[in-house]
Amino acid sequence: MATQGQVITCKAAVAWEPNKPLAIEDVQVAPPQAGEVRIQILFTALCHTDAYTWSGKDPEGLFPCILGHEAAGIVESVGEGVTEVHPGDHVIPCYQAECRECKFCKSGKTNLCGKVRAATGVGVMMNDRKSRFSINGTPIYHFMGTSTFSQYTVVHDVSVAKIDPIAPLEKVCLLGCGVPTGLGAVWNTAKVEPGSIVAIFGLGTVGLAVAEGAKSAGASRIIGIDIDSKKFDTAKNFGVTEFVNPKDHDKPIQQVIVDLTDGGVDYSFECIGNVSVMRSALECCHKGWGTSVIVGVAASGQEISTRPFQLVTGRVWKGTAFGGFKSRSHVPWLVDKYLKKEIKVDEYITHNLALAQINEAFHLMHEGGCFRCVLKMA
Ligand SMILES: NC(=O)c1ccc[n+]([C@@H]2O[C@H](COP(=O)([O-])OP(=O)(O)OC[C@H]3O[C@@H](n4cnc5c(N)ncnc54)[C@H](O)[C@@H]3O)[C@@H](O)[C@H]2O)c1
Ligand SMILES: N[C@@H](CCC(=O)N[C@@H](CSCO)C(=O)NCC(=O)O)C(=O)O
Ligand SMILES: [Zn+2]
Ligand SMILES: [Zn+2]
Repeated sequence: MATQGQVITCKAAVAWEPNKPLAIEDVQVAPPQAGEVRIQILFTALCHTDAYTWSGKDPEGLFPCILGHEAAGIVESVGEGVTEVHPGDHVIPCYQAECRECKFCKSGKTNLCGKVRAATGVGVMMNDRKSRFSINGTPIYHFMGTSTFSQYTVVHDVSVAKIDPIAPLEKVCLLGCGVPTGLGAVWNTAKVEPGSIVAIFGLGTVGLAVAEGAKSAGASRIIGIDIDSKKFDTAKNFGVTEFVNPKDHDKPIQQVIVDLTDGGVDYSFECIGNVSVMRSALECCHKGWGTSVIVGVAASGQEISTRPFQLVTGRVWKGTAFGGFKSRSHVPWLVDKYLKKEIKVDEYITHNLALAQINEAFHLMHEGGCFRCVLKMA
């Protein structure tokens, strides 16, 4: 292949500083080193975690960087020792790696992987602790080990899921983050049983995917809570059976939900990233067994609190990263489920734009009518 072993110059959206509009730049992308894979990104979606890091509130946010972590593309070239993917393979980059060898991967207790996390947390590749991105010699940090707001990116081989090439990349890019997170929060983390009463705080893409997961798990009631009532119409199509807008009530929202459910819900999910809502989500759970799962990402310096009595009396507080899915094993499985029409994906996509319109796409994200916006990279 003509580009193999060469530096590729391509377009990428660079975050030079927190909150400053992203700039479309010509970026040099170095060839993959041992254990690395260079991917041509064809489609990427925007997730609220990108906006969070861009805002400057992420303690791991480093600038300048290339954000983006929900994408799909084609392997352009691989470094020495890479055996599981080859040029031409269709892939989804995974911010949660799966090496199958580390203490985490072998524990059978978590989907977190320890192999490359220390490097991805500081925006570099593990081999030489350097970035593969630069602009005229100035290094640009990686983000979450994925950096998909670039036409080409370099990732660790343990962070690449090979998928069925018949899958439409402009759709399945969503299986890189938001949709698996919501489905997995229900199926893997909470393990919702048939007949359960479920409350979902925040009806964005992640909350809708929680609803879809809860419906398929046989939940009897799925209560959606959002301060934007416009979300309710869409949420019905994902399985939400009842809606509550906290703004319509004088009582604390946890009391409203407890009153609606004869003592509280079996499972609640916080899909916003607001620590005071996390408390409400825990406290609306039923005494003795109710479990609350934190999905939302809260800013640096934010802390959760509740009376320990809430836990003493049997409520359980949990969290989930990527819905507990092991990325390289489960992403291809999720793609197959999509191809068999067993899970929704297309329905979360409300907007399609080009890479050059990325700042507009971020504006849209903050409007109620936008769930996922997919950017075409080339
Ligand atoms: N844990 C993970 O692995 C993981 C993965 C993906 C996303 N996330 C996080 O999940 C969260 C949700 O992501 P998203 O893309 O669905 O975001 P989103 O912004 O589309 O959805 C959030 C929803 O919450 C609603 N909301 C805001 N404040 C509220 C309040 N006080 N009470 C009730 N509703 C309120 C908004 O109206 C919106 O509908 C973000 O924090 C994101 O960073 C976590
Ligand atoms: N750097 C952030 C971490 C934020 C966070 O928790 N990220 C989630 C994924 S959000 C995807 O949209 C996650 O998977 N966490 C586990 C991990 O990062 O290994 C912060 O410090 O706030
Ligand atoms: Zn995300
Ligand atoms: Zn591992």
